[in-house]
Amino acid sequence: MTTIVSPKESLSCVLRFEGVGLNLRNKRRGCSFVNFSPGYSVLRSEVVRTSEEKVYEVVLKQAALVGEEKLLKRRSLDHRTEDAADAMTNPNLLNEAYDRCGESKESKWTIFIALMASWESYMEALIVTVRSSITKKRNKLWRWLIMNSGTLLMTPERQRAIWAIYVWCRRTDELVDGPNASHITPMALDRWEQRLVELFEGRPYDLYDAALSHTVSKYPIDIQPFKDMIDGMRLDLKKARYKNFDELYLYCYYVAGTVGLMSVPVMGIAPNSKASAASVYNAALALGIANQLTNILRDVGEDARRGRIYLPLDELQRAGLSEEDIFRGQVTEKWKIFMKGQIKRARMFFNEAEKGVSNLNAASRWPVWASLLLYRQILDVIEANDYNNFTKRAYVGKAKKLMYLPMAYARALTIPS
Ligand SMILES: CC(C)=CCC/C(C)=C/CC/C(C)=C/CC/C(C)=C/[C@@H]1[C@@H](COP(=O)(O)OP(=O)(O)O)[C@]1(C)CC/C=C(\C)CC/C=C(\C)CCC=C(C)C
Repeated sequence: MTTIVSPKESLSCVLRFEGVGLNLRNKRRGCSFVNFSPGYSVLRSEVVRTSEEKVYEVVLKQAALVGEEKLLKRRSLDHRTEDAADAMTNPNLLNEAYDRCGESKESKWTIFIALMASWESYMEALIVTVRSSITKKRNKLWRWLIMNSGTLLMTPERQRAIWAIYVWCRRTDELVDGPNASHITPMALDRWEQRLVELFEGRPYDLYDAALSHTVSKYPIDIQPFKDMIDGMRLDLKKARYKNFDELYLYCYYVAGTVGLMSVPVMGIAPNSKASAASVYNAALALGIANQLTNILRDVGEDARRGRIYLPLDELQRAGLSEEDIFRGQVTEKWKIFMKGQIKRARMFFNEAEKGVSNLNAASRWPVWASLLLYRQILDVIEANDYNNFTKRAYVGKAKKLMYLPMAYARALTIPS
């Protein structure tokens, strides 16, 4: 076993169990650490910086912005579309910009938004959900949950800020995963990044950008996680294999951990929380990573059919599996053992995330708990499907999802530790 010491504030350290291929994040207790040097790890006397450490620097930078309200005020006379420029000065247009972000939700979920508006209508929602789950095929309830009931209790300002972030993330993701993905070049991503820089400087390109431009001027949100998400899309254009978990971790940070870092400044940290901002951001990062790892495990078959494998190749190899095994898609004993290890790791990230939720502002906890509990369920379903994630999509039924809402609500009442 090799021990790597990371400079985390929590004094956590990463244990790499080479035989199992798992990275376990434990408290210092129990770690026989080799050396300690801020920002670096020492692995067999050779200095290496793990992805986790690089990402943690971003976490610390974001956490340091909490309470700093001076990021704002990036204005310029230059503009791209008249509407977008006007939105920066005209409150009506700005409202329209935010409304447009809100409208981008999938219409099939709107019924739930209305029904979930109060506890009294909960049972009604349940009945409609059960009924519709019988008649409709695959759904994206979780997205609805995050984006609708998810923001139900937040102040309208925070809700719309989350919407603006969501829409930017979705548009970014669609560049490489949407209908025009085959036409996307690295240059297009460069232009998208340039547009991002400009919206952070108060020069939005369109109304969606105007909403985000306003959001980033109101909350202590840094541009780095947004740039990093675009880097994740760049990676997706050129990379279809991940040598080890370190590479995969970085990818997960880019495409999902960043979402956590973007959201916390809007959700806010509870005023009575004793936790450091860094630990809350770290939990947010962990939730993004956990969600993405879960997403990957759910979509193994689907990704393989696109020629992609988002699994650590070295761990596959140690489990006696090859790329061909993934493309063949047969659930063997080796596959089950491999999957058990992957699921265990994803759950560890969920556990890490749990530590931070009760330190968020009270109004933001319910949606976050809900998304955590629901997304984590997918892992249970993969197990229930006897690890067949090649041809069976792990799917959490709507009724079950709705039943988790009160549980999430109860957890949201927990006071910050
Ligand atoms: C209330 C709440 C949870 C708010 C977050 C809302 C938000 C801004 C979401 C953006 C999601 C998005 C569109 C990301 C783009 C990249 C992407 C697609 C990532 C994958 C999501 C899965 O989406 P889906 O199931 O639709 O997948 P397919 O497109 O079908 O493949 C991801 C797996 C990432 C999702 C990651 C998060 C939502 C981060 C959650 C973390 C927080 C909100 C921080 C919480 C704070 C603490 C302290 C724990």
